[in-house]
Amino acid sequence: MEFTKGHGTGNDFVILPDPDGALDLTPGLVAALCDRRRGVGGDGVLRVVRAAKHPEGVALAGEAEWFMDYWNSDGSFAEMCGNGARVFVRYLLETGLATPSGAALPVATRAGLVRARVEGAEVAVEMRRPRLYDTATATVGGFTLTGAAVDVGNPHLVCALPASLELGGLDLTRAPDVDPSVFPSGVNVEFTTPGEPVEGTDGHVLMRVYERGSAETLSCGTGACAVAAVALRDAGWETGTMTVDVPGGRLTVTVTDDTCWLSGPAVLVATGEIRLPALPA
Ligand SMILES: N[C@@H](CCC[C@H](N)C(=O)O)C(=O)O
Repeated sequence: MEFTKGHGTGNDFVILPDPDGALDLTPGLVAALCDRRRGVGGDGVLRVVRAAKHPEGVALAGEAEWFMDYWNSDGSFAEMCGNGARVFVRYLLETGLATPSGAALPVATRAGLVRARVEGAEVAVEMRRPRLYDTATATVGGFTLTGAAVDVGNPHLVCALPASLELGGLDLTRAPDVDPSVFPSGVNVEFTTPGEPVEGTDGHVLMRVYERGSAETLSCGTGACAVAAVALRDAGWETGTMTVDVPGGRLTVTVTDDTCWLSGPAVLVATGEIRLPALPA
């Protein structure tokens, strides 16, 4: 089985080309591929399948040729992955599965259609506008923090740290405790602290994330969108552009009246052959 490895600000993925949807991708196989010692290693898997050939993509087949079948490293799947979508588009273009054009490239996802533009080393994807819908708490390392529940296609809880807590000091080796009645399907939890002003954007936030299904990662694109939306709300603005620094690098998020653009580097680093029988059972 052929694979490519790619990442967006350190959020890394095993990319599996499967145009006709012939691959029997199971939670066990995804977890084995993502195993960092016995597999290829990754925060998740991106299966590249024609929208017409995937049951969850077929409804969008008239609008997008390709469906991003995203799975978390524990074998669960998610509605959306912002960095995944950016890396997916880089893969489509570098392999010739899609042709660069002046128009934005549509990609089908479980959360609907996203559109991408490539700007040199950066890939930007346009997703739905984040929706702030509730408040909830997360408990980490004995501290309970109140934050905003945000829907970016997938669920997020954004908690700003008080000045007494340092972002780098948080123990994210285990999942923060959250109220399962607010997040019945689990949640990605972002912790934030303000950054110094960055020229060209309206604000700057630093974040770390504990992802549903993948533990702490170096970056989360939908998480950055959720964080930007909360920062804009807190500043009293409806729209704007925020710089969001993650442990793996820098993302830029522009929230408009209807949508949200996520922009940052997306890189393919290797291509190879997987020896299926050698993967952990
Ligand atoms: N890292 C991703 C989000 C991946 C999905 C998430 N773990 C979930 O289960 O919702 C991103 O870049 O958005």
